[in-house]
Parts: sequence; structure tokens; C-alpha cells
Amino acid sequence: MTTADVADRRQSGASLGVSAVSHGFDGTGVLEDVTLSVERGEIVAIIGPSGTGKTTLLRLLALFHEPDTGAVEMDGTDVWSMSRSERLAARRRIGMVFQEPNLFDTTVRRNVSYGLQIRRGWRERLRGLLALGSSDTLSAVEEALGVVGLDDSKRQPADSLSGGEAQRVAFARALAYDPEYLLLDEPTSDLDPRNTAVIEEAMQTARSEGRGVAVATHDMNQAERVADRVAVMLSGELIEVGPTERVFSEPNDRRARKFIDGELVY
Ligand SMILES: Nc1ncnc2c1ncn2[C@@H]1O[C@H](COP(=O)(O)OP(=O)(O)OP(=O)(O)O)[C@@H](O)[C@H]1O
Repeated sequence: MTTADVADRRQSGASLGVSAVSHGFDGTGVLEDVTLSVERGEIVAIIGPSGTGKTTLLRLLALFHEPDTGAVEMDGTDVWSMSRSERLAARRRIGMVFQEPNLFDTTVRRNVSYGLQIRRGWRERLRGLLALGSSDTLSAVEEALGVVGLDDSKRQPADSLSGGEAQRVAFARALAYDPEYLLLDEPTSDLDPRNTAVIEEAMQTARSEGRGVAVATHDMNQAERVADRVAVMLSGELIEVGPTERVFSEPNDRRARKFIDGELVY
């Protein structure tokens, strides 16, 4: 990506967000009146107790579900009022990394290039099939694997990787198709400090490339280390959103303070 591309992404002020969203499952409410957006070129951490709705929020941002009420907006446009093809195009601008890497039983390289193929439109996909191993596919795969420090493992079978390496491949798979927004659900929850550091660095690289990153994490130290803004979620509501330093040092909400101080039992 050129410096001009990055600057262009940043200046556009583009964002992905939810506006006054409430959502539940089988008649049970999970999210209540949630408003949050992530702009390109920033990292937003969503923290909060287990079962509080962080994954549900990421899944709504990933356009997996239509919210019961409220809007999911990309660049200010309500995604669920778009046509199906427009929404599909919007979805292609978003990458998601789940808590479980869920790799395919093939090499590292094929896992990453598969992500690239599946996200392309059918025309591009056909072109890709005709020119399997084309240079742009290969360089996108190599670049993404380089970001997570796995450029030397391309030919390795995915089932021979450690949990941390597998999660790094899942990250590269999401990165390879050049998403504008990257949604990460507890990407380092079971990882050792070294793999955690690699993923955190990759998040920062994504930010510096002008991507908007939203990460749900239990790890408050991680939120403090990487995020520009933090959103604290409790029982499906966002009780505090603000710049990381301010939220950690002087949260406005009493419950957010308790959660940050580790006094909130959950
Ligand atoms: N597809 C679903 N069907 C029914 N209930 C669901 C579904 N997805 C989530 N829930 C419920 O919504 C609530 C919030 O879950 P969610 O996974 O969003 O929380 P979370 O904050 O990400 O939790 P954790 O930190 O443990 O991953 C939970 O009570 C969960 O059981």
C-alpha cells in the first residue's frame, strides 16, 4: 500500500459503526441501545465481563445479523437498507478474526490465499482460478504472512502449527484481502506473551495502514497497550466510551471504574 493510499484512507473520515442498536436472541435482549463506531486508522477496544455482548456487537459490525432495532452504518449509510449486492460489497470491506482460528486442513499459504479468493467478486475469482498463483495473489499472501512473522512457514501444513501460530495465520487470512475494517474477537485469549506481542504488533500495523480495528478483549492491559479508544460494555450496554488514557485513569461511570479496578465480580 502506498503512503498516498494510507493518507487517503485516513482523510476520508470513513467509519463502520452501530447506531442506537438493540439486539437479542429468541426474545432475550443482549444489546441495548448501543452506539459505537470505528474509524479507519484507529484501534477501538471493547472490554467488559464475559457474556456481556462483545461478540454479538462484533458480529453485527461484521454484518452477520441485522439488528432488531437501530442501524449498522458504513461511511454513514445504513447497511441493511442497501441492496443485497451493495451489502455484499460492504461485507467484503470487513475482515473478522474469531477466537478459534478454524484453519483448513492444508498449507499455511493455501489457508491465507483461500481467504483472498472467497472474498473476491466472482469475476475476480474466475480470473484468479484461471491464473492460480498469480503474482498479485502471491504477493498479498506473502505480505499478510510477513505482518504476522510467518513468511517462512508458507509450505507448512496448518495442522502442524501451535495455537499461537494458527491464530497468526487466521489474522493473515483476514488481512490478505486488504479489508478496510478488521474485527478481532479475543484474538490472543489463549496465547503466550510472544504470540500475543506479534498479534498486537499486527494490529498496530493494520492501524498504520489506515484500517479501522475493533478488538473485543478480556485483557485490559492489552486494551491499554494498543487501543486509541476504549468502550466498556456491561450487560449489553456501553457504559463508557472514550480515549484509552482517560477511560483508564478517570472513567466517568462508577461501574466502569469498578470493572477497571477489578472490583466488579463477574
Ligand atoms: N446465536 C445466539 N443464540 C442465542 N444466544 C446467543 C447467541 N449469541 C450470543 N448469545 C447470548 O448473548 C449473550 C452475550 O454473548 P456474547 O458472546 O456476545 O458475549 P461476550 O461478551 O462476547 O462474552 P465472552 O467474553 O464470554 O466471549 C450471552 O448470554 C450468549 O449466550
